[in-house]
Amino acid sequence: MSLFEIKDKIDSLVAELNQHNYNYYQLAMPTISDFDFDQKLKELEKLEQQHPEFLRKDSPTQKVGGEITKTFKTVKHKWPMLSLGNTYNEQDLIDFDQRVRKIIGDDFEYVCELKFDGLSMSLTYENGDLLRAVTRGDGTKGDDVTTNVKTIRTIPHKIEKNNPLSSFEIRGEIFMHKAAFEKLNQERIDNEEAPFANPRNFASGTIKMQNSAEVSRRPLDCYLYFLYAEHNPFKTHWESLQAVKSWGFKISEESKLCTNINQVLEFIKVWDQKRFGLTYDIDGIVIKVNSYAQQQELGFTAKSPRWAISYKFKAEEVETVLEKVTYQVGRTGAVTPVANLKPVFLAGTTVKRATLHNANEIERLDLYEGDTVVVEKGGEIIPKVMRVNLDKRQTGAKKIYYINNCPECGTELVRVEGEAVHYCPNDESCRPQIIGRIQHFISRKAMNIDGVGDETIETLYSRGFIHKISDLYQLSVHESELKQMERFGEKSINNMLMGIQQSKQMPFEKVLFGLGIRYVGETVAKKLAYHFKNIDNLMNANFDQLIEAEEIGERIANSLLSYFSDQKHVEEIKRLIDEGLQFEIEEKEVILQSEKLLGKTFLISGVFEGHSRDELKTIIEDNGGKMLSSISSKLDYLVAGDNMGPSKLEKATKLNIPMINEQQLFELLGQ
Ligand SMILES: NC(=O)c1ccc[n+]([C@@H]2O[C@H](COP(=O)([O-])OP(=O)(O)OC[C@H]3O[C@@H](n4cnc5c(N)ncnc54)[C@H](O)[C@@H]3O)[C@@H](O)[C@H]2O)c1
Ligand SMILES: [Zn+2]
Repeated sequence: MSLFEIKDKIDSLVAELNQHNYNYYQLAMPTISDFDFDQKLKELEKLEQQHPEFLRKDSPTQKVGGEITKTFKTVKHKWPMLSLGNTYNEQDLIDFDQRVRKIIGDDFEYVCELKFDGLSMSLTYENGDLLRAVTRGDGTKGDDVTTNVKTIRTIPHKIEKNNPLSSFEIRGEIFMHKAAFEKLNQERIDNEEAPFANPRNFASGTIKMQNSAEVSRRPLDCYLYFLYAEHNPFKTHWESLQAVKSWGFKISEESKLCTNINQVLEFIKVWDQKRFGLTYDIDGIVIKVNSYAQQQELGFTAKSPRWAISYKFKAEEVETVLEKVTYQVGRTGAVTPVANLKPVFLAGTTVKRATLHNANEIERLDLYEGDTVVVEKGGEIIPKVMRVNLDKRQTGAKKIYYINNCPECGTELVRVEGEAVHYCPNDESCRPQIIGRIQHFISRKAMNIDGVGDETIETLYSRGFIHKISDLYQLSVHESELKQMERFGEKSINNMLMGIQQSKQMPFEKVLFGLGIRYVGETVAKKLAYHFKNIDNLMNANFDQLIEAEEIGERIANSLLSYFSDQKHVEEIKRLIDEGLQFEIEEKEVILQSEKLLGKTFLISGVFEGHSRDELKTIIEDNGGKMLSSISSKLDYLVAGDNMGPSKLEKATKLNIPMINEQQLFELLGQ
């Protein structure tokens, strides 16, 4: 390579890797495997070493990968939060051991730990209280995510036992167990939201959410693995781990003290197999020199400690042939491309299909017909096409483009600006949309109608009995015709009609979810029902009123507005109302629990640790208090949580309105 070429190569690697860092840390949606990322990073490192004159300040070799965001308060780390050097092979570990020996001699120990695949978190405690939780960020500064972290049950808010330190920082990894991930991800898929590729991405996406109530719905866990203090009373890492355990922190029971590199290699070998039996993902093993004094002797590079290294397990991937790309039309009209693959065995199962997500992904992969592709199981769960093996591309093969028209009904597809997904706008007569909508309506999580299954819906549609949800409630008119049909026994028809009849009792929130409005998932439907009480209020709400409701952001509000602006939808709702379905929440007869707040007015703003805003509202009303919807001189108390809007704060201060927190509200109630 000429010098020009080398400089170009360095520039392009820097740009490419910085983009991957952004995808990985900010968007939690990586588009390349860790292994490939690390290979490219090593290539860049090598070029920079040979040509330090081309080293750039913004090179990913010079800084820790993450970034800070503007949505949280930025906090400077007292001790920088670094990355770890990593390797995928044993020889590098033996070399690491040699380097360590050269500096500190032969008398030392290693601690081997599992490398939890989550995101690192710094927790600061003062006088036993959890003061703040901060992400790694860019290594120097991070995001203050205390409110979110406080929802994690395994992180103590208060240390009461045996703690000799008035102030300390403890670091660990926040992660999500595989079972919780699968359940929540399935919910996203059911709601036609983009699923997360693996638990790590789900955990890091969750910690950066603005809404702590939603965070608390997503169970996260945490293992601690570093203690920092001004005057650390412990001599070794191992000793400090045992101590923090006795203070009530969760540490991994799998860590092991080793006296030589062979024991380390043995530990790795064992866990390369055993890892599949864990309830959470690990992506490798971390090896740390045990003694603090020896750690100090070894010191740091710009990016990582010299006294530690991580051995990473390679994600399982395999090559296979792309047979064709097909397209699935979902109930909301979202058109998802699917890679149909020559069946291949990967990480315990046979893989035949992999999602290609959307048009951008097809573009990124640059797929050609008959390509040989590399498939990886991210977090051992959803297979993903990582890249094409260009060496095996057939000459004359045609490039694959995302389609322009609906594969089912031929309508031209549309794409909302700024969104990745294409939709078929023909919601009235596109077969999979109609069937999908009715199937969604009867599904277990929505109306849970007994006696009707997905296949029945398809048959009823094909026979012309149903075309829209409300037709279900007219089915009894065709009872005798239905009973003539093959495969439908009299008993099953009776069961079906009875199930449909009974569904009229299902609560408003289920009906609302069942309608299948885009982005209105189970939880959102519940919040909307609770907030607006009935369909009229919801249909008449404008944008500002919609986003007032808990958890309702711009995207959902716009989707609701566009849904209700369609006359067809309004008419269908009318028909369902006429059939007797529930379109308002059952107002419980108000029996006050106490009159402690009688005559007092309240407004709630911000996010709270222990309760959602709606829960606090119920508590206030149950005790005789009245809710106001804006700040005025009539307001007695502003119940203020975290992240309260600055304009509210300013207004309340100006009017001299007393502000109370969650705890003080309960004090008013004498609790
Ligand atoms: N695929 C992509 O697009 C992409 C992009 C950027 C980074 N990455 C991956 O991320 C890696 C860089 O991430 P990184 O800087 O977080 O480094 P890393 O994941 O290789 O290692 C450092 C991290 O390990 C974690 N960790 C887990 N268990 C630990 C334990 N017992 N002790 C100490 N630390 C523990 C900590 O969070 C620590 O910050 C890269 O090597 C690459 O594989 C991938
Ligand atoms: Zn269509």
